[in-house]
Amino acid sequence: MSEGRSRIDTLRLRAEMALSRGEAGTGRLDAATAADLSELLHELRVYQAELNIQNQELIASRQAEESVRRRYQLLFSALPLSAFVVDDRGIIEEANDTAARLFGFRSTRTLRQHSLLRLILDGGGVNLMQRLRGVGADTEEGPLYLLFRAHDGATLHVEVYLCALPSDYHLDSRFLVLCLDRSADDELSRTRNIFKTLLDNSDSWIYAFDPQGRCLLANQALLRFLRRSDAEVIGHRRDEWLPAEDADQHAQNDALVMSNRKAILYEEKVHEPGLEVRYYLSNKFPLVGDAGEIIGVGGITNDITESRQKDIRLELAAQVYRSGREGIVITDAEQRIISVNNAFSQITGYEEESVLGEKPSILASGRHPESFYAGMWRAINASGRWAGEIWNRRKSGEVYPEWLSISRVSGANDEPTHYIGVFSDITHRKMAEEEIERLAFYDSLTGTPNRYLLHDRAAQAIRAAERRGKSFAVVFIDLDRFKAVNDVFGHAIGDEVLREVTKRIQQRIRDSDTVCRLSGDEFVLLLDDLNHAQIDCRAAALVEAIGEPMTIGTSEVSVSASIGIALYPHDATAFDELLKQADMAMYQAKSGGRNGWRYFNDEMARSASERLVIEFDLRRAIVNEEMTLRYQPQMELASGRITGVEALLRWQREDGSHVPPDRFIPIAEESGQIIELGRWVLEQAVAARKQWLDEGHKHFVVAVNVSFVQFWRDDFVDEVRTTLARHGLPGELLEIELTERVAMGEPELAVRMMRTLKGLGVRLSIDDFGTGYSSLSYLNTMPIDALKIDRAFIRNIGLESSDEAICRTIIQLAGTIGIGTIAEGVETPHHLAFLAQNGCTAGQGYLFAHPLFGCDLPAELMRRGVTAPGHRSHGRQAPVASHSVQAEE
Ligand SMILES: Nc1nc2c(ncn2[C@@H]2O[C@H](COP(=O)(O)OP(=O)(O)OP(=O)(O)O)[C@@H](O)[C@H]2O)c(=O)[nH]1
Repeated sequence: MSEGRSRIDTLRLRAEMALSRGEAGTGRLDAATAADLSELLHELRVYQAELNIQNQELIASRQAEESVRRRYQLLFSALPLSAFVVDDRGIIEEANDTAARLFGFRSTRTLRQHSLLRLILDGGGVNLMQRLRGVGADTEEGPLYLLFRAHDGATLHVEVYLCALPSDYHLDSRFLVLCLDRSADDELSRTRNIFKTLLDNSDSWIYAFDPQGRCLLANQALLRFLRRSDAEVIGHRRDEWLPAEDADQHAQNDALVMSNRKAILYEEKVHEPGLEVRYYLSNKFPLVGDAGEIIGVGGITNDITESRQKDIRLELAAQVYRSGREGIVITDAEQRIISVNNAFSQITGYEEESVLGEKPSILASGRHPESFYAGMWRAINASGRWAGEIWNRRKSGEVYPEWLSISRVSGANDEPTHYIGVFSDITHRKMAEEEIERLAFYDSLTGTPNRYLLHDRAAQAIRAAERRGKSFAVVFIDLDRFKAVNDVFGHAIGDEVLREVTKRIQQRIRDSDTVCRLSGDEFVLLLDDLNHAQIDCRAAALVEAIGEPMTIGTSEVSVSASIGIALYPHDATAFDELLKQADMAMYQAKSGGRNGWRYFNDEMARSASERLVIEFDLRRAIVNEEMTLRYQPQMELASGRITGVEALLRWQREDGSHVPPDRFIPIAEESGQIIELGRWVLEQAVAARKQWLDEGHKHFVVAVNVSFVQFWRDDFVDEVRTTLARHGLPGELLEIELTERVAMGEPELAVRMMRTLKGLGVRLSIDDFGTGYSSLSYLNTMPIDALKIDRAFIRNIGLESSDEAICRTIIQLAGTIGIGTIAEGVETPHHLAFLAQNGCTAGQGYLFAHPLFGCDLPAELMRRGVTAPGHRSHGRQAPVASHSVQAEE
C-alpha cells in the first residue's frame, strides 16, 4: 500500500508538473502503458475513495464543530450571569438572555450592535475601555464595579469581569464581559448600616448572646459601659467583664428566656467595684433560627438607677410621711385638709376620716390672738413658708405646744395649690428647756434666781431706774456664823434653814423686788424705789424675821443676818460696783457685831482699797525683811516663872509704819499668803528657841500661832516635823496655838492631825477660846494642853460684865478635862488676882512683860531666874500674890 501510495504521489507530482507546463494531452502521456493507465485508474479510484473518506471526515468534523458551537451558544444564553461578547470598541456582538433581563431589554437582539458603554453611568465606560485594552487572554484582573442604567432607567450596581476571547475565534479581538448584579447586595449592606447606626446610637444596651452565653452582638452603648472593644466582647462570656454574681444572674435570666421561648422583662443589677450598685431594666427575648430552633437571646437594657433611686426616695418620703414622728397635714388651696399622717392622729387625737375636709383651725387653742395667725399667713403668702412655736389643742381638749412649719405648694401660674404643715409636739422639749432654764438661772435649793439671773434683773432695774429717774437698793444679806449651824445640826438642816430664810425674806419684800441666793448663805435683794427710811424699815424687818427661831424637824435653830446696802445711783451706777459695795457694807455690819445692817460709805471703800494695798505689799514683806518676831513671856501664875513665850508677828513697812496683825493676818489668810508667812514664823521661832536652848535656857516653850489655813494643808505636820529636825529642837519646846476655827472645821480629822503633832512631842493650845463656837463634845477628845482665854474677856474683869463668868467657866472646863489655861491680856493686878483665885494656870500680858525682841529674851530670862528647871504644868496652881513687871515698850 505504501509502495502504491508513493507511486501515486510520484504520479501526481508528474501530472502536476505536466499540467503546470501545459503538457497535458500532448502525447507524452500517451507514452504511458495500458498498465500504467490501469494502474492510474486504480489509483484514481483509490484517490476518489480516499477523497470520499476525507469528505466524510470533514462532514463529521463540521457536525462536531456545529454541535460545539450550539453547545456554546446554549451555555452562553443559559448562563445565570449576564454575559456580553463585545469587540474592542465595546460594541455588543452577543448578549445572553440574563443580560437582556438585567438591563430591561425584551430580547438579546435589541442589545446587539449597541455600545455597552452607553449603558454605563458616571464615566465608568472609560474605566471599562481601559480594562478592555489591557486585558489579555491569560491576564486575571479583579472585578470592576460600575453603575449601569437599565432600559427602564433604574440604576444598577454591577460587578464586571472581563475576559479576552481566543483570537482565532474572530479575526479581531473579542471580549467576554460578565456582569454580576450587586444592587441587591448593596441594599442588604445599606440596611445593615442603618441597623448598625440605630444600634450604636441607642443609649440602651442592645446585645445578643448564644445559648452558651457567648456574646454575639453588643452595641456601642454596651461597649462604652464595658470599656472594651468589639473584639474584646464578641465571642466572650459576660463573666469576663461583669462581677461573677451579676454575670451569673444575667445568664440565668437569659436561660429562662430561652427555655420559655418568650420575652421577659427583668430588673438586673450591676455592682461596679467601688461604686454604687446600678439598676437596669432588661427586655430579653429569644432569638429563633429559620428552623424554629433557639439560637440565642437578645436584649435591650436601660439604666434605671436614677429613676429607681427616685422611686426609692419617693418610697422613703412616703414612709416618712406614713411613719414619721412628726405630724403632717396637707390641705388644698382653700386650706381644707386632704391628708394627714399617723403622727398627726397620734399627736392631735383626731383620726384622718374625722378631719378630712376640715380646716386646721379645728386645732386652734385659743391662746393666740387673731393677729398671730394673720402674721403667720402674711409670711406664708410672702415667702412661701412660716415656722414657729404654736399652742394647739388636742381632741381631748389638752393644750400643747408644737413646733410647726407651713410650706406653700404652688402650681404653674404660682397660684397656691396646697399647703403642707409639719409639726412636732414639743411639750417635752419645752419642759426640758424650762428645766434647763431653771437650772441655769435659778438656785436649785431655794428656787430663787441665781447670780446669772440676778445680773439680768439688775440690768433691767438699772434701765427702768434710768428711764424713770428713780433709784433702787442692792441689799446683801449674809447669815451670821452659818457654818456653825451646819456643824452643829448637819448639812440637811442647814439646807432647810436656807429655805426657811428664803421664805422669810420673800414674805418681807414686794413682788416687784428681786431676791436671789448668790451662794452659800448669801442673798442679794434688789429693792425698787424706796427712800432711806423705807429701806431701814425693810432691813429691820428682815433682820428681825431671819432672827426668829425656827423649828426644823425636832431642832430649834436660830440664825441672824448681817446686811449691807448700796444705792443706785447714789453709790454707783454699775451693778458689779453696787454689789461690791453692798458686800463691803455687809462686812462692816459683821465687824460691827453682826445681826444688823450698814449702808455703804466711802470709808468702807477706803478700807477696801487699803486691803488691796496690804495684800500687794505683803507679797514682798518677807523678802524685804519687813517681818519680825517678838516674844511675849507667859508666866506660871503659881510660881511666877516664865514657862513659855508666844512668838508674835510684827510688820514694819519700809517707810517705818506698822501694820497691826489683826489688819494683815485675815487678809493673808484670804489671799493664801498666810502659808508662806506661817512657814517663816515657824522657822524663825524654832531657830530662836534652839539658839536659846544652846545658850542654856532649857525649860520654857516657844508658842507659835498657826492659822486654820495653814493647819489644813496636807503637808503641815511634815513641815513641823522637818523644821524641828532641821534645827534639832525637841518637840516638847514647841507649842502650837490653834484657833477654835481649826477645831471646828472637821473635828475628827482635826483630832487625828493633833494626835500626830502630839506624837512629835509638840504642845497644843486653843487660842482665843470662847470667841468661836467650839464643839465642846470634841474638846474632850482633843489632845490639847491648854485653852487660851481671849483678852476680850480678861479686859472686862472687875467691870461688872458676864465676862468674869465666862472666864470662870473656861477655867473650870479646862480643869474638868485636865488641861491648863493661859489668860491673854493680863494687864492689872486685879486681873491677876481674879485669875489666880479662879485657878487659871498661866497668863501673859503687860502686867508681866511686853513682847520682847528675841535678843532681849535671854536677859529677861536671867533676870527672872527661869533658867533653873521648871516645867509648864497643866494642873491648878496656888495663885501668885504679886509680880513686879518690867514693861519692855
Ligand atoms: N447647808 C448648807 N450650807 C452651805 C451651803 N452652801 C454653803 N454652805 C455653808 O455655809 C457656810 C457659809 O459660811 P461663811 O459665810 O463663810 O461663814 P459663817 O459661818 O456664816 O460666818 P460669817 O459669815 O463670818 O458670819 C459654809 O460653812 C458653807 O459650807 C448650802 O447649800 N447648804
